[in-house]
Amino acid sequence: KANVFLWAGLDSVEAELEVVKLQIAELLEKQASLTSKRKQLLRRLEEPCDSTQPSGSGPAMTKQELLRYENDDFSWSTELGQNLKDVFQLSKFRPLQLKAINLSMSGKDLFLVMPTGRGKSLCYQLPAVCSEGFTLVVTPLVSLMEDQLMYLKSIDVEAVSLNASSSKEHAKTVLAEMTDSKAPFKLLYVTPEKIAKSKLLMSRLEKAYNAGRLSRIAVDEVHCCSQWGHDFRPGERPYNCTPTTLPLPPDYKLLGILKRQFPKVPLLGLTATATGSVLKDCQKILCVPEPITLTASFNRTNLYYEVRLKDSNSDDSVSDISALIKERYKDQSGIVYVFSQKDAETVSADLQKKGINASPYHANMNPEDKSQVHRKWATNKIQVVVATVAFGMGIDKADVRFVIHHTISKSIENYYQESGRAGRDDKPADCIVYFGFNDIFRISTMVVMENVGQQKLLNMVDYCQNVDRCRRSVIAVHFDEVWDDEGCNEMCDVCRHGNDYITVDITQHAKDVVQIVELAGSLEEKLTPLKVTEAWMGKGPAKRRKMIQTTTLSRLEVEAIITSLLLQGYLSEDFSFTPYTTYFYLKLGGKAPLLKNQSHSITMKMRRTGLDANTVSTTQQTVQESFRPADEGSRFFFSILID
Ligand SMILES: Nc1ncnc2c1ncn2[C@H]1C[C@H](O)[C@@H](COP(=O)(O)OP(=O)(O)OP(=O)(O)O)O1
Ligand SMILES: [Mg+2]
Ligand SMILES: [Zn+2]
Repeated sequence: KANVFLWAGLDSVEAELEVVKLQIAELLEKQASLTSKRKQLLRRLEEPCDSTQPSGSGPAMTKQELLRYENDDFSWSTELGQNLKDVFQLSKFRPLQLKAINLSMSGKDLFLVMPTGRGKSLCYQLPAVCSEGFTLVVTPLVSLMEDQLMYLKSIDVEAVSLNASSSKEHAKTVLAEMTDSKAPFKLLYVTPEKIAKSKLLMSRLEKAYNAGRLSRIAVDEVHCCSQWGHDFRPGERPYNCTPTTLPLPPDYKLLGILKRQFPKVPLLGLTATATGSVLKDCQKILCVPEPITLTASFNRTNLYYEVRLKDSNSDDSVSDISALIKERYKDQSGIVYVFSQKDAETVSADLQKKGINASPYHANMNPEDKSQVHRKWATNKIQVVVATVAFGMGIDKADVRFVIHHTISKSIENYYQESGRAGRDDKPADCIVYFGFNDIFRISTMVVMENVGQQKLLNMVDYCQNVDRCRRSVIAVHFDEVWDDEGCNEMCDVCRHGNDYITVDITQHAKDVVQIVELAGSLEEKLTPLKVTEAWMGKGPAKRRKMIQTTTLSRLEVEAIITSLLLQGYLSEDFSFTPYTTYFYLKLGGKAPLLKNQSHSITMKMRRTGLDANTVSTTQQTVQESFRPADEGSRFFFSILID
């Protein structure tokens, strides 16, 4: 008998130990996240120049000294401005372009890190046009080279290339012209192999250098120099297409010869993906003694980020979208991203019915129709494209004023890229995403096979659900950046409506939900998120209703709490495969046992106006209901912790 007693005691101690272990894990996780935050902030404080990222090393040029390079009182400034307008037909510089160009024109070696499509090429093309002699451009891909040559030809800038497919005659002419002071070309594009393998090219470069005709060296996609440049975790950056999909161009690591042979020629390394340690590596490989690193932030300050909630009971997001397009975006160009080809057809038809000039776009359309839609939209004959993510490549329309996501993206990186098609002209534009509970599981079953698919999706869900922090700062984490709330300028709904949020204690709710899932488990029953929602709202079989604690919270509130529990790890996903489809069930998460601990509490921040910001007046009531003190011993009391 005494033994039984001891066994029971042991069980209970073991259970408690399990809980303590979880608590320790939780605290360690928190410690890690805080430590990393502290590190990032300290790093920013110590930064000598104004990059927002860990720079490679560089001469300690102070912020003050660097500021000088934003001026336009250099001897070349007038010519720069003139050529920017006349040759490149651009009205003004983008952030960092002028500074980079002035530094390079001053003869400084420079690494320029800038997101894709922000205009790195101009930083060597324009100096090339304004300098004597020619600029040597090293590019990893012949196709990139050809694109640039075509573009330069269209604006009448002379440029030539040398690569494996160049004809003998062409190569001969180019090589001869390199030392000819009357040679017309301003840019010479080569692949790294040419530098590494062609002694003839090196000897001509040497001659050109001695004649003072080699004015600048640009190494595009400079991260290719470092093997670490290829070791990004998949998807760490949205535009790491080069590192993950291409083999390492091996000859990049031999490019150090350039700076060794031509030390007086300023070198400009360009990339969209490199971190501090990669740049340090590149610096060593390229033999650049003290480069200055300029890093443009991924922060798109002209974009307004907003999340709207889809009500599962009565999803009228399409009406909402059509109202936005007809009022706020009247006569303005935009994209509505949807989940599936079917959605593209139906949402587009719905918008057309409301008198909006919309067209669908998806992978299953024939190529002519696709390019016709693209063309008509690009020339403003169609106002809105209702598209799947197939609508992406080659979209470079400057005046997109809104990108609306009818369904959440599968990751923050995808969202950043898709929504980033708005406001390329640097004028204000809106990025709105409609966040629906059921969409989480639609996408989840789709990405279930991808390696870190679930985690990435949950990050996206967190972006939508979390009203604790500025939306930008949530995005920033994914680019290893820190964008503080001040940098937002109220250009996100959280910052703009900061006072409309309250933190509520959801511990008891969590216990109720966990009990429902636990009970199902003990009955060997699996519950989909919808079933859990219904059970908690008292819609299940009467027998079960008696065994659980149901709630009077609104549907949106119930969904928000379940989502939050999933994000925080009190619930987790449980997939089941049939030959035809994948099912998403909820099971207990790793943190569920913590709820057995009396002192454990969970909080969640939510909109004061209920969860539906779109209909303030009606939800005001809901909130009063749900936050009403528990007068008749109700267990559904949200205690307000912070006002
Ligand atoms: N100052 C500017 N004003 C307006 N448009 C500009 C400006 N500078 C560049 N652009 C345009 C030209 C191109 O259409 C577009 C992309 O430029 P580009 O130099 O090809 O990007 P990038 O080299 O930074 O991107 P990637 O990383 O993809 O190579 O930006
Ligand atoms: Mg480029
Ligand atoms: Zn913000």
